[in-house]
Amino acid sequence: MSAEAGKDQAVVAKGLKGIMAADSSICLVDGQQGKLLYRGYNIDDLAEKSSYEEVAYLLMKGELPDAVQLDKFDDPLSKDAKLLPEVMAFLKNSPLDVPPMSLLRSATSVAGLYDPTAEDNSVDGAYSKAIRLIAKLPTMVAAIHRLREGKEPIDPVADKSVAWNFVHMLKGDEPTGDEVKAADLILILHAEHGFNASTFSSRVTIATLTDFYSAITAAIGTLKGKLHGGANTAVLETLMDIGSVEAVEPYVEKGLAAKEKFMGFGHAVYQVEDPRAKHLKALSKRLGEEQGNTKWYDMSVKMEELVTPAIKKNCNVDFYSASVQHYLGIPKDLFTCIFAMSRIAGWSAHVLEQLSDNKIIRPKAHYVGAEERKYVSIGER
Ligand SMILES: CC(=O)SCCNC(=O)CCNC(=O)[C@H](O)C(C)(C)COP(=O)(O)OP(=O)(O)OC[C@H]1O[C@@H](n2cnc3c(N)ncnc32)[C@H](O)[C@@H]1OP(=O)(O)O
Ligand SMILES: O=C([O-])CC(=O)C(=O)O
Repeated sequence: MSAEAGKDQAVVAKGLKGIMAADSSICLVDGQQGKLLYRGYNIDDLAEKSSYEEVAYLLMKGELPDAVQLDKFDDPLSKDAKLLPEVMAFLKNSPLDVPPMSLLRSATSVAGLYDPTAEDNSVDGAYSKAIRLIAKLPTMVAAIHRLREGKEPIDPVADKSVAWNFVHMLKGDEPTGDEVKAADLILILHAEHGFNASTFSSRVTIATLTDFYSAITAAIGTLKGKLHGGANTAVLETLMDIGSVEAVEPYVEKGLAAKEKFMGFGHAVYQVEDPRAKHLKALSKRLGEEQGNTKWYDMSVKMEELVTPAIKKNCNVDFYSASVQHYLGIPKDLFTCIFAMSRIAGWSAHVLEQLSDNKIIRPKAHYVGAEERKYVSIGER
């Protein structure tokens, strides 16, 4: 028997939980202290003081940019944001009653078909493609939204920020300063998180030396699941099912009795509060108060008060991002696409890091199947 098939005394780390799979200098997720650093910078400082463009630069290049460097970096982010006609035509000809994440995944893959440099796997080649996709994903997400609403997609405007352009392309109106600030905060908070499932997926994919678009397509497909990025949509579905603050307690009691999973709670790494959650909680409160409708925030707070002590799990980034995005008028099944158009910065940084010191990623299965047995031909079975 081969080593893989052998019944050796293996210790299996189910889900690879706790296993360190590679060195990485992009992000520290400290699960005990509830601390998150992008390239050494605390998420609290970045959330308060930086912009998504600065964060994307930091993740990809390792240092915060100065004003000149940022200007140079920003330029293609608005100029490359327009979709190729072929990609727009693909979206216009696609069924629109499918999950928007499936459309985003497929449109990303189609973009690769029309990129003549798609197969250039040098670190520089991957960097250029990363910039193009960071620029284009928000345009794809906004186009998906508008097409589903029966409206014509809107082109990005040069020299505007990713957040400004996204809100503009989504809604069609001149965005307010508060809308842009809220969108920018969401983008900063979701941009990177170590070896989470989708990032790991992108690294496994690129490590075979396939193309950049394959790695990002794999990552988008992985983020879509409701145990990962898809949880934000599932949280709003839960809140809508519950319907009122008064109905939260009986809903939670029923869920606890049935041992159901509460979406937006628990985390593979954090044993304490997810450091991103408080920023989204504060934004949810502010948006609710500004709109004179704190129902979604109040329901979320009530749920957190009841669920966390009962299951001993804190809420994660997806929990308050649901009410925030709902207050911003974003339909619930678009939430995960917005996560993806932010996380593309983190995925890109990881793809570049993987390519710069590559090793194929190939863990071993602990074989628990049948012993070797004799083949019996079909007529004798
Ligand atoms: C951006 C992100 O991806 S953040 C995570 C988003 N996902 C969610 O919010 C979905 C709900 N949460 C979960 O499913 C999990 O907590 C995960 C997937 C995030 C982490 O999973 P794990 O690393 O296996 O967590 P952990 O080891 O703490 O789980 C152990 C047990 O705690 C319980 N548990 C964990 N989370 C929850 C929850 N949200 N509700 C109820 N029970 C839970 C379960 O019994 C779980 O065992 P099981 O997975 O076999 O059912
Ligand atoms: O790290 C994880 O497992 C999930 C997560 O919070 C993220 O990807 O932002």
